Parts: sequence; structure tokens; C-alpha cells
Amino acid sequence: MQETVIIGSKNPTKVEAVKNVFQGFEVSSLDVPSSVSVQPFSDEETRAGAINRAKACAASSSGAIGIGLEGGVMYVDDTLFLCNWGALATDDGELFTASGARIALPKEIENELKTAGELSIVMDAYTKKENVRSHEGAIGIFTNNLVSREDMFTHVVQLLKGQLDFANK
Ligand SMILES: O=P(O)(O)OP(=O)(O)OP(=O)(O)OC[C@H]1O[C@@H](n2cnc3c(O)ncnc32)[C@H](O)[C@@H]1O
Ligand SMILES: [Mg+2]
Repeated sequence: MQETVIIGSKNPTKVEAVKNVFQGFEVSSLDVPSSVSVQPFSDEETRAGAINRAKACAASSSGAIGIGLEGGVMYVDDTLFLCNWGALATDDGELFTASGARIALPKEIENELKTAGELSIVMDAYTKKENVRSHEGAIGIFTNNLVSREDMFTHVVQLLKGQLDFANK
């Protein structure tokens, strides 16, 4: 029987990241709530969103591995950073979490975010593009396309799968 992995998002950057790492698995996507704010503003809240999504996916289908990936922002001193968290939950109660690479956001973006409330809105306005969050993402824009949102999430999913493999070897 093929093992099933359910990713708690329809965002293609997240779905592709899971497919990149869980090759040979059946990967499906499910739009589940993160049950945190639409724009998490700390590591704790972003990680909680990832965990909520992973647990909801694992609970949705017997024997499935659930994965949650969540984007947020957090301050280090007075600099706002992009942060991302992932969680992997199994239906027998195992839970692993990992965070992604961080990059400082320009002051202009930080200021706009205070008004707009959501980074996706700010990024589309800033780049004059549509749906940056489903393509290169903010991390792609601010690394001049060297690291895309899918690349960053792929690394997070590798960190999750690696921990699962280590625990079950
Ligand atoms: O459909 P879901 O899975 O919710 O995918 P999303 O793109 O909304 O991603 P998150 O909810 O995980 O991200 C939380 C918020 O931060 C925004 N965001 C996070 N990373 C971003 C990025 O790299 N580029 C643009 N917006 C980003 C995103 O649009 C949300 O407002
Ligand atoms: Mg979202």
C-alpha cells in the first residue's frame, strides 16, 4: 500500500515542496484552517499555525501523514524578518516541527504591512504582480530569485521528513 501524505494547503509552492521530498508517496492537498491570524507575527504563532494544519490533515484520513506549512513574520531586535514553519503529524500522535530560512524585510514593507495587515497584499502591490505568494514569494523577490518560496518550503519539508525517518529507523 502506498503511503499517503496530506498537505494542509492548496498553495502550489507548498504542495510542490511536499511532492519534491515525498517522492513515491501519494500526495494530496486539503484546505484546512491554520486557526491563527491570517498574518502571524511571531515564531510561536507561525509554528502553531503549521501544527494546527498538520494535525487537521492527519486526523482527516486514517494512516495518513499530515503536513502543515505556515508563513509569518517576526522581529529580531527592531528588524522584521520573514519566518516560516512546518509541522508533520502522524495519526499515532508523532509530531515534528522545523523552521525555514529567514530574511530581513525592507522597512518599506514593514511599514506597509502595518496598514495592509497581510504580506501577500503588500508584496503584490510592491511588485505590481499578482499572487506573488503562489509563485516566487517574498523570499524570491528579496533574494533576486535565487531562493524561491518553493525552495524554502522544500528545505523545511526535508527537515520534517528527516526527523520522521530518524525516529522510525
Ligand atoms: O493558502 P495558504 O496555505 O494559507 O498559503 P498562504 O500563501 O496564504 O501562506 P500562509 O498563510 O502560510 O502565509 C501567512 C501570511 O503571510 C503571507 N506570506 C507569507 N509568505 C509570503 C511570501 O513569501 N510572499 C507573499 N506573501 C507571503 C501570506 O500571504 C499570508 O498572508
Ligand atoms: Mg494563508
